[in-house]
Amino acid sequence: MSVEQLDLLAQLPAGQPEPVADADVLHQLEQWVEVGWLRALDRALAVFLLDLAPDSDPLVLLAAALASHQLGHGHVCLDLGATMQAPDLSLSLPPEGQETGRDILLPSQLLKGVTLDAWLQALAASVMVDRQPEGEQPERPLVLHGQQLYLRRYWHYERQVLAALGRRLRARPALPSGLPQGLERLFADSRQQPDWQKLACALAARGAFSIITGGPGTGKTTTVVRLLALLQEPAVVAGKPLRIRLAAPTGKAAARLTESIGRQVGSLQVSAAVREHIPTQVTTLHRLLGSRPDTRHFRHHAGNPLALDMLVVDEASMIDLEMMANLLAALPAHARLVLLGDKDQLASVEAGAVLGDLCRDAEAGRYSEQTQQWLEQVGGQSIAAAGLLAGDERQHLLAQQTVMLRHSHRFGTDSGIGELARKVNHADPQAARRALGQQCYQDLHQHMATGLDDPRLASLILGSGAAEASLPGYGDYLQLLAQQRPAADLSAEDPTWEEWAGHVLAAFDRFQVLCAVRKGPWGVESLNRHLAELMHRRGLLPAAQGWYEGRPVLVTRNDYGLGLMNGDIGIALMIRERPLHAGEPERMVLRVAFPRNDGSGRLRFVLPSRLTEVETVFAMTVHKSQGSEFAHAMLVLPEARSPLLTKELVYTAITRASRDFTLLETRPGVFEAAVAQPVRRVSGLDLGSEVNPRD
Ligand SMILES: Nc1ncnc2c1ncn2[C@@H]1O[C@H](COP(=O)(O)OP(=O)(O)OP(=O)(O)O)[C@@H](O)[C@H]1O
Repeated sequence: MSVEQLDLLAQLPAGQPEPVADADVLHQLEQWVEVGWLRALDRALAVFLLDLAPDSDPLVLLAAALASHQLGHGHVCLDLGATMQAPDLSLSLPPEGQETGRDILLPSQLLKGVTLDAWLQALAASVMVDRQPEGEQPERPLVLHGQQLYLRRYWHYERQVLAALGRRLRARPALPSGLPQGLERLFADSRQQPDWQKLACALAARGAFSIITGGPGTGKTTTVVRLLALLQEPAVVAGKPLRIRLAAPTGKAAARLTESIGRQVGSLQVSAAVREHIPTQVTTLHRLLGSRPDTRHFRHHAGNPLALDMLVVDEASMIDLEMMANLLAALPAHARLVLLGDKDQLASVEAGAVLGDLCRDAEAGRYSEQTQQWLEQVGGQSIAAAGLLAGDERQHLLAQQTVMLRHSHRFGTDSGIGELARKVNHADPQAARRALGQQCYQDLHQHMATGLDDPRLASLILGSGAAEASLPGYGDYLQLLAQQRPAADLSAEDPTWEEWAGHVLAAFDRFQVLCAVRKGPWGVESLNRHLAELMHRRGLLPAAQGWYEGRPVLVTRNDYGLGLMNGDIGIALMIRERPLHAGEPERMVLRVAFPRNDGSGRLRFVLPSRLTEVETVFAMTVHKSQGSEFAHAMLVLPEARSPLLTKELVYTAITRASRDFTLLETRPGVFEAAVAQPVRRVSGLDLGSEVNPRD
């Protein structure tokens, strides 16, 4: 301990917590791990650094553990400035639903007496920390850039993404021949002015990278199908059809897009030869890149790029930084990459809110004069009167290849869901509340629950209450399960078994309870238990624990052996199965039915004991619901306000509903506080300064 540190300690009034520089940081981290505030691996990083450099300043060890902790919360790095300003809030400690322990120091208490300068100086002086951009010391595990501390791997991902996007944005692939005519033909029925769908196609056609963002029903799929036709038509005529692939981050999102693309391609006004070369199968990003079990590495990378000329990725808000870096690395330089997604949705649970970061200028437009002229020339549309902010190529390079679709074709002015989503997106709690209360919106419902035993809660869940008679609930799939069950003596070969299971899955998919948090009485864990017990008590389920018929489960980890992807939903059903050995009789067994998600409409039946990474899914977190859509979605807000309750979370929940949305509250004011709180993700993915060199 230095003389200065001893002095500092002496100045502290008795009873004050020790400042971090003098506390045993590892012991403190251990305590946080014990109470579940930190992951063991966060502390392990500090231990690792201490092994490498036994003289390490405690502030360096603490920063390393906290940078690792922040990664677990979706932040690519630790922002030391923000941490010093509001330590507990920016570190989300104590975690959601947990009380402050009496003997547990809060980060704010631990950091008392530490200044930002002292912390930065300790880091800058450490042999474990590479100071960027002053010098590159690649053997050091931590990277300090300004006030942001990174684990080296994430620093690299960010640099890779910035460099790859910069290259792609500067590349100008050859324009497809007859572009203005092609656009005119495909958008002959255009009624919008300007027609952002048409302009999105034009911009995507001219670049090696583009983003099409928009809220639900703004026509992202419609646009991309026309874009594929626009690019494929001249390629087919030239006898060199493009190799096009479609992908999405999760199996569920891929299945949804497969369905909607298939519908749209069917109604496209193109020749059979062109149609034949427009794909409708959507794969997951993991499958596309060729994930290998037990490693973070993919089969496709810079040394073994994907064999394609164009890649479209839907639901791009779910792409995390690591996946984005891997994807860009595996993409051949000549290929076009188009990202589709809703920038206002929650970001991936993993570190990095890539789409949100990339879309910072999407709302404002920021098109340069050259881009505006080009759009007018090629797309025949002026955007001068669209009320956007002016931009220039040097400062807003990415904006030149970004289009925000601004008109919802699904949610018109009479749609409460559309109106509520807009108000929430504008962070206007009062207007959102007014929309919820307006009688004219038949698709919006709200209820303040008195407790878990509230009878209205039960009727909403089951969908059988008088007021909610027409609202889908879980009663529907359970009723279908029981009433349409094939006769027990029907042969296992009979397709009726699979048809029945398919109907049960489809009926379950029409309703979903969405939770904002995992812990606490209104968190996903407690609510799942409660709902299973409720349905068991009512005789709708044979049990409420373990494996029972009717149990819906969510896959929480990819399992390539079983062909199941994180996010897949299955339901346990008693079905008749062929015998394993000849001569034995067929038997009734409990199997979990999952959609195959390969566009075939078929199911796979899995032995429950083989499913190790699943959880019951009567309630699901809003995070997990991304990429899914339900006729009726019900958002349950907890009693306590929390930094996790943000407008992005509420918006994402609302936009999961295609027909009806119900807000279930448990305490007044929590909804308003959530809508007023935007999400805060720390990253250095600032394309303004990095992709667009100013010199
Ligand atoms: N320009 C248009 N004119 C008329 N209808 C349109 C237009 N664009 C899209 N639609 C219709 O609006 C609906 C939603 O379109 P689409 O599925 O393409 O939107 P999306 O943004 O992909 O939606 P999602 O939120 O599901 O991702 C579809 O029924 C589609 O036919």
